[in-house]
Amino acid sequence: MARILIVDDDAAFREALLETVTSLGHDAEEVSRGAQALSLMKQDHFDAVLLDQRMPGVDGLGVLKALRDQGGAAPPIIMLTAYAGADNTIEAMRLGAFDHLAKPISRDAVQEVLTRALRSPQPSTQSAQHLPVSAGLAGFVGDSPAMREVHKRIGLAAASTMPVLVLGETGTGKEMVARALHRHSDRAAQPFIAVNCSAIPSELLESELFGHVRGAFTGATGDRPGCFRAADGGVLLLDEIGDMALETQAKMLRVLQEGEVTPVGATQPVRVDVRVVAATHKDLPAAVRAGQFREDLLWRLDVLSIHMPPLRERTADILPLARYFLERAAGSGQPKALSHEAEQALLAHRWPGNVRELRNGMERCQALSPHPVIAAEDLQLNRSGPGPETDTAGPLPPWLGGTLPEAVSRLERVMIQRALDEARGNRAEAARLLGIHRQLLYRKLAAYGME
Ligand SMILES: Nc1ncnc2c1ncn2[C@@H]1O[C@H](COP(=O)(O)OP(=O)(O)OP(=O)(O)O)[C@@H](O)[C@H]1O
Repeated sequence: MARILIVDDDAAFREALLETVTSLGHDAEEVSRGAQALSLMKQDHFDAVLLDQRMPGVDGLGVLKALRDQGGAAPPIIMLTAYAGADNTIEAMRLGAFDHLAKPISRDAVQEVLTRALRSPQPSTQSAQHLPVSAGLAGFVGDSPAMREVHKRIGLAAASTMPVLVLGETGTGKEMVARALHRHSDRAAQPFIAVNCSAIPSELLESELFGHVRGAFTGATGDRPGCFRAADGGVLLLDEIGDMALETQAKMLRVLQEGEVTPVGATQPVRVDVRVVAATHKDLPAAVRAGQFREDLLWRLDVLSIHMPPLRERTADILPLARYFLERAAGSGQPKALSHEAEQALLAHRWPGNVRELRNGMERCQALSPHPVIAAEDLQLNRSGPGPETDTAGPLPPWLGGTLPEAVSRLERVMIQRALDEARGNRAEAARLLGIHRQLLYRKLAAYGME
């Protein structure tokens, strides 16, 4: 028999929980306010706490923070909420909650979580004083069970300083995870830098990462700090790390071990304090077996891993994401609605390109579909690639209607907007992604009133 504290301002819910906990053979105490819980926990010992998140006065997160600030051992705290979102889940786990459950909660779920909590109590003595209140995570959409687990892992990772490895197919949201981790960590006020290791030729990657000194190689006309020093104090995302050359991997390993970088052409290393998040869609153990990835680097990186499930394995997220992307693409205008058939088609699709594919499809529909309600055929989900676009035998899809210049300008606007989003507003990068000169992009932005 364990002693359990129940904290909830909803009397009916509290009573029901009390009954469940008692029927499971435990001794339970109940209070309705966070402040009462804190003072009771000072006087009395509890083996676990079931804590509501939203309460008047000191809320659930407030209780967690106060316990951290007091220091000393705290019992495992299970947060309960009717409003489970990415933000509060990550924040609760970061502050040391044992688990975060969405209401309503079945008797089985209470039993299961208490069994786990009582088996492995997690007294945490870490002080939260250095942890700032994190910024909101607008845009992290989806609360399927699989994504709830991801939010919890992000929260756990945000509370530590170890490297994080984010695994998952292309377009599942690995970079979003890295950004969420940064925003919820105590490095939120410091830089977040992302490098795509597969997009940069390997001979340039070392200079990009570690910097170089003037004259290090032909064309090195000045010193360059490199991404590690640019991210000093903050977080560095090494995207597609599975594509990094073996030689660069050896240098990466040294940086992680020593906490210092040696710029190309320099003799003296420079100390850096960078939290590394590595991401890849590759099977790294298989790459190790094939001799393409260093085993010791994998060991260093794979301390805390977060697996992003493919979209087809979290169908509950598909429609909320689709509506979100339509709204975002509509800006201040009216977002298009999805017909029932379109919704069914979205749910049945395999999504090889995951969330990115869904985003691109919704942006295209919002911009190009001629109807206020999107029909299943507007989605063009049976297209596997650019091939069928060139099929001239059938009738033209509606968005190709009108004159050729009209259709071309619709397409240009969508592609330019997508490149700008991808480049986070950096026009030079957007021009590079589009494969056109920067000057030409500026002219098009002006012509389309997209400045
Ligand atoms: N849960 C989500 N909510 C809202 N937008 C999302 C979500 N997941 C992914 N996205 C969006 O989908 C696109 C792809 O996400 P992201 O770049 O993070 O994927 P990735 O796994 O890093 O892709 P790659 O492997 O190709 O680098 C981005 O525009 C991102 O904003």
